[in-house]
Amino acid sequence: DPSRPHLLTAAKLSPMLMPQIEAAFVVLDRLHEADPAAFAAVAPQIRAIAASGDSRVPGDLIARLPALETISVMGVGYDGVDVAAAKARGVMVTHTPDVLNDDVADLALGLMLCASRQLPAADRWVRSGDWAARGAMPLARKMSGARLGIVGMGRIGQAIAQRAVAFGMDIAYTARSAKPALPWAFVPDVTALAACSDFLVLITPGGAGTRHLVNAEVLRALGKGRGEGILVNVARGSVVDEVALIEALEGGVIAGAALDVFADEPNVPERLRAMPHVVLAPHIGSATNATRQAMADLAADNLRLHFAGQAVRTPVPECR
Ligand SMILES: O=C(O)C(=O)[C@@H](O)[C@H](O)[C@H](O)CO
Repeated sequence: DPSRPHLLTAAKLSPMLMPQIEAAFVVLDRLHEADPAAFAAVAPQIRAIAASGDSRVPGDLIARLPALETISVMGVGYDGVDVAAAKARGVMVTHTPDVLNDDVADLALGLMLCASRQLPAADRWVRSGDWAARGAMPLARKMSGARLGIVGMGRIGQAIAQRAVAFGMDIAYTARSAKPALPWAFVPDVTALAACSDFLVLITPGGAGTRHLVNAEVLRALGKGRGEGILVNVARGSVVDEVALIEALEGGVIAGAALDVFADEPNVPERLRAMPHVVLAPHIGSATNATRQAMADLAADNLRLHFAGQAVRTPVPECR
């Protein structure tokens, strides 16, 4: 059907999104990787790209698509997309914010509880028979009433803070700028925030601007010289210097960590996997049926509206 635009997928996309785009587009599923020659032949006709939050859409790919009009990301993060190159070509980039705030914030609180109360280890303590054989588990750390430092105070950061209020936590945050309308203390830099926090939760965008924002110095501040502090990352692996984190954990500089994202997903360093007190999750921040369906519907909506000549629902901030 000549009226259906050609769309390239930049990654293996959700089964909740694929049928929606297959119904409206000629879908070229990762053709640029699968068959470069066939891709070169059809490239001049490609008008759209569909991507996930952690897939790559570099400038040189955009440059090879003269008819490209829009890039729809199924994810709130879009650090894999060269937005500057897209904008320079007048290509609209959209993402799927808001619909996943609750799930990512719920997971952040869950990871804080898992790390402080050692829930995965507790589960293992029972399953292994240690409870019967060795008695009670070592005591853990209290979370309620503790000091929470949030790095990134966007929609999800605020959802995390609202949940932490219910735990009676003392909340402070750092971000590119203070948000005077919020009732929580703004701390200008991440090292100072780490120094006054028991839990440091990362929820910033990825990309060059936040690369290795959490480094050995920040981890030392979080540890306070007493092996204190728990790091929680639900942002992007790139935000943390992962080697420095591993060394801080192995050296007892900080008390623990709970991680949903990593530097080279899905490859998680053996040294991290070898530490039983560290909580690990496979990038499941938004991984619920309800939320992924909402993300897929929004990503498909943005494409449909663009090709209907109407305003897209959720352009990335740079394309507003
Ligand atoms: O929204 C994001 O930025 C995410 O990281 C997750 O919600 C997605 O799971 C991931 O992008 C895969 O689509």
